[in-house]
Amino acid sequence: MSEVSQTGTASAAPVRVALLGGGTVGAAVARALLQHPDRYAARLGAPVELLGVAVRDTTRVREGIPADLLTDDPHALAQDADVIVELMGGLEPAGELIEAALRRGAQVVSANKQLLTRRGVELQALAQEHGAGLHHEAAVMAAVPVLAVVRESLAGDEITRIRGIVNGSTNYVLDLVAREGVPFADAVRQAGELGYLEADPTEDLEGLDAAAKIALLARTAWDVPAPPDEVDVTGISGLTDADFAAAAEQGGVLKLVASAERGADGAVRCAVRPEVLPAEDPLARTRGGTNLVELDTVLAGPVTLVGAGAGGDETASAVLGDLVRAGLAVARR
Ligand SMILES: NC(=O)C1=CN([C@@H]2O[C@H](COP(=O)(O)OP(=O)(O)OC[C@H]3O[C@@H](n4cnc5c(N)ncnc54)[C@H](O)[C@@H]3O)[C@@H](O)[C@H]2O)C=CC1
Ligand SMILES: N[C@@H](CC=O)C(=O)O
Repeated sequence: MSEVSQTGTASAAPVRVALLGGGTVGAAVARALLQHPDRYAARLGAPVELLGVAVRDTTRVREGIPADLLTDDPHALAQDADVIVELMGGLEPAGELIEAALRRGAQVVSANKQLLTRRGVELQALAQEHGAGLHHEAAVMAAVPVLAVVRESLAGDEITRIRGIVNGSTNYVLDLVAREGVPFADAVRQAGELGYLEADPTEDLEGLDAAAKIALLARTAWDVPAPPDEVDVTGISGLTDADFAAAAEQGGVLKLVASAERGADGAVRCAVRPEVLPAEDPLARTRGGTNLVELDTVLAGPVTLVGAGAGGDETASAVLGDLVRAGLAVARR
């Protein structure tokens, strides 16, 4: 039987959360949970208990996170949690940790687009089979709730085409080089300092991160396999000063554009490539780490979503939204 706490929130058994990863995004999630316990208790109707934060280096000081919460053993941390929040990145050990959690009926939140685009269908099936949950809004366009809109809000409509800027770091780099004349390598370094780049920055620069995201969007929109390896990808690492100069001469703007379209034959084609866009195109006006996506639909016409596409706090917003959904599923049991 739950009691009413001082904050007026019904206090029930705590929702036990294991945070796997304490880097750019994980640290922002931990800080939010530790600094605003009443906010999450009120939304869940139960307190959140942060069991620990798994990191590679437990000796590094992480602002706002008590050292005694840090562990370098994600498997031990995850085994008794009601919710695991996977923010480590990479295919393994993230994959085996998520799989084990789903098999025992736990709720899982992940922002790991590379893993989800490769194993998302299998992992969702596993979640369903075991009465578990797999939530991954932050995996595409970080703070912008595009998966929820495609999956839920537009479920009664038909999406015909998706086109957008879905990678924050490369947009930041292209913007800085084109508008401020910053050398390409310096712009990449700055994107890293802002926490926008993947642990392996070639994922961003070679277009692989954007490819994973457009594949996830296509799968969500059309319920097709959309393997990331079938996306036609060109990144931005091959762009030269001459390419930027040529774009400016035409009055255009270089952008890394991701697109997905379903043809009359039902086949879905996804592409990621640099394009010179006319200055008045909404994608051309998308600045810094911002992402923008246009969803063309049969009934609603064009629907545009825009917002922060990378960064610790920005991505934490989407992760925490999923954590509330996951926590509610636990609290309802
Ligand atoms: N940084 C961003 O703007 C966004 C990141 N994401 C995704 O969120 C996830 C996390 O990204 P970031 O926080 O930027 O990465 P990060 O590299 O800053 O942090 C990764 C964390 O995981 C820990 N870790 C990795 N492998 C480990 C292991 N085997 N054992 C223990 N700890 C381990 C690291 O020590 C570190 O604390 C990735 O999947 C990324 O693609 C998604 C949207 C935006
Ligand atoms: N590296 C990614 C981070 C968010 O997904 C990006 O630059 O968009």
